[in-house]
Amino acid sequence: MKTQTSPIQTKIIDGKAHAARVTEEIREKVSLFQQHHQTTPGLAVILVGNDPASEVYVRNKAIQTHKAGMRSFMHMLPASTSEAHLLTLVERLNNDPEIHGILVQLPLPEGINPTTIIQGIAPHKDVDGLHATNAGKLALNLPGGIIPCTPLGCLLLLQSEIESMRGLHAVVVGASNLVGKPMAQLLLQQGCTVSIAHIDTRNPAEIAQQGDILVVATGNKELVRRHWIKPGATIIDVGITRIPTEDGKTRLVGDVTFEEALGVAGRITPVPGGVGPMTIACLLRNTLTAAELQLDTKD
Ligand SMILES: Nc1nc(=O)c2c([nH]1)NC[C@@H]1CN(c3ccc(C(=O)N[C@@H](CCC(=O)O)C(=O)O)cc3)C=[N+]21
Ligand SMILES: [Mg+2]
Repeated sequence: MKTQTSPIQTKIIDGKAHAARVTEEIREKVSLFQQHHQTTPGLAVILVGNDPASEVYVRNKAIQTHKAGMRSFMHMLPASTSEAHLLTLVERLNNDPEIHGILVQLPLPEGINPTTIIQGIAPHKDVDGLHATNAGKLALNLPGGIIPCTPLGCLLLLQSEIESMRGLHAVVVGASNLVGKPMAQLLLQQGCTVSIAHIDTRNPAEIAQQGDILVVATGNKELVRRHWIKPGATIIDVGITRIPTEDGKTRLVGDVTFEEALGVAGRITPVPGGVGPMTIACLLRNTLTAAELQLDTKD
């Protein structure tokens, strides 16, 4: 007798709705923070160069920051900006009491070493969580650190979908400092068995296929195909690539071939409307966290 496997009804995780809930939560906390400390949290965003996609993100960040009741300070610098000049701006913002969070939009133009700039941000203002102090606190599970926005957003989405991650096999595809590595640390803290597949991994599909949780952050559009997916897996798709369509317009796709995941995955985040909005919501959350940390450093 032939076994009949009925296709799974894949749940599409509504990142926009989750992000709206987080933003509302932050807005209320910001209001309380203002009442108690007579201070409004302020976020400085620095964009070097004029990449149109980056300009859209940065503007979107400013709008969301205002929505949460916080102040937003934009610094748009020309692509010709020198590393020394950028570092001077970062240092000025480090010492500015109105600024609680600093985000330097990546990637930076050639000729500016991103490590020099990121490690120049005061750790308690580093809302991207990329400073060695914050990365170290995450790895050691120490309090008082800031967790990178995208992995934090992915964690919140997973926590809202999965009661307990203890003992689950989580596979992270991509090992960047911004997403893959901190994501793996967070999943480890949740009690997952964690595998990281990366550019040199020999058979990434075989590794990915073991994941009860599959987080994909490679920037490689539609890398993950149907056979990479364990039936019933929860997929978090961090990738976002704009591709041209036949009618001369563009559309966004993730690192997962979405149509192929339907019917196999248990749940999946869409692109757009999945991880992206949560990243911005968590940036707001980190800005409030940073403002709270700065109160502690004053006492
Ligand atoms: N220092 C730094 N920190 C970052 O966190 C950072 C960065 N640099 N450089 C660029 C990437 C990219 N990124 C996104 C944030 C939100 C959406 C987002 O809101 N996406 C919408 C779609 C937006 C659209 O329509 O283009 C969505 O997925 O629904 C996307 C991408 C943060 N990044
Ligand atoms: Mg981020």
